[in-house]
This record gives sequence, structure tokens and C-alpha cells, in this order.
Amino acid sequence: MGGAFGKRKVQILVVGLDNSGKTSIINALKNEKNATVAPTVGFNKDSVEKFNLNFQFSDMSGQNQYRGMWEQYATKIDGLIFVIDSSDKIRFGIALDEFKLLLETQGFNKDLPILVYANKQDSPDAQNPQFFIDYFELKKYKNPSQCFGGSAKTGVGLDQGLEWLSAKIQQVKPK
Ligand SMILES: Nc1nc2c(ncn2[C@@H]2O[C@H](COP(=O)(O)OP(=O)(O)OP(=O)(O)O)[C@@H](O)[C@H]2O)c(=O)[nH]1
Ligand SMILES: [Mg+2]
Repeated sequence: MGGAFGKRKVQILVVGLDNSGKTSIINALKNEKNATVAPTVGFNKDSVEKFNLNFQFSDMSGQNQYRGMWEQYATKIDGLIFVIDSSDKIRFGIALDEFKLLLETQGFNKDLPILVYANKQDSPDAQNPQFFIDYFELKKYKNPSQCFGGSAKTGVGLDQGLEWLSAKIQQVKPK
């Protein structure tokens, strides 16, 4: 792993409701904060080298008609990123339902590290990460998990989250 052959490649599934900011977060992690975004159709592949790993992102569409794809892609991955629009209070319940549906899918890997981004912290009515730790009952799952507040608009908080994920993945044995 690493050295002359480059950083270890890890597969990351990025999910969350439409408009939560998944594509914007990936752009910001790549320092492309001002890239224009459009709703993702199906999914996009993207990658970034950071924190000693080569992250291969599968950036899924969050639109209702595509959410069934999430669980198909949830096998053979090294980490999961779940993105929430922290200001979209009306849809917190739907985000929670989709989160539970995925984690409670039969065969879902209970060792998989889960990074939750409470995105859009720049918004004045955003809920903080602790709110989502409680609301999503993160502690009730065996998976290592953590919620980080972040903003794809300002870039705040995103690296801290990815650094946590990198550390957790490197603690788990490679597949
Ligand atoms: N204020 C604010 N707006 C954001 C932030 N992140 C994303 N947005 C905006 O939210 C909208 C949706 O962003 P996307 O990145 O396309 O969201 P997505 O989760 O990829 O959406 P789908 O691909 O449809 O599932 C865009 O208008 C972004 O500019 C943020 O941190 N703060
Ligand atoms: Mg998208």
C-alpha cells in the first residue's frame, strides 16, 4: 500500500437527499468551491487524494426515483458519507427514513465507517451536528460514526470530516 505505487484507493459511497449538497461537498474537497452544480442524474464518479488515501467517490443522486440505487452500491465500499441539509427542517424525517433504510438493509456491513456531514452550516437556521447525532441515533449502530458540521459554500468543516474518515478506514483491515 502507498509508496511508489501511490496512495491506497478506497471506495466511498456518498448519499443523502437531493439538494443536500453531496456534489458541492466533493467539489469543495477538491478545492473547486465555485464550480457550478446541477442535480446529479444517476451517479457520478470523482476522486481526490487527501489524508494519505485516494478517495474514489460514487456521488449518488438523492432524488426519490434514484434512492433505490444506494443500497445496491453499498457493497464493496470502504466508507459511507451521508449528507444532510441542516437547514431543511421539513425533510429531516425523510432523511432519517432513508438513513435507516440503508443501514438496516440486510447484509449492511456493520464495520463500515460512516461520516455524516451536517452541511449548509452557513445557513442561519442550520441545526448543529449534535442535533443530528441524537436525531439519527448514531450511537445505536455498531458502525463507527461521527457527524461533522460543514459548509460546501465556505469550505468549513469538510476536511475535518474526511480526516476522521481516513483514520477510521485505515484502522479497518483492507478488503
Ligand atoms: N448555502 C449553502 N448552499 C449549499 C451548500 N452546499 C450546497 N449548496 C447548494 O445546494 C444546492 C444543491 O447542491 P448539490 O451539490 O447539487 O446537491 P446534491 O446533494 O448533489 O443534489 P442531487 O445531486 O440532486 O442529489 C446547490 O444550489 C448548491 O449550491 C452549503 O454548504 N451552503
Ligand atoms: Mg449531486
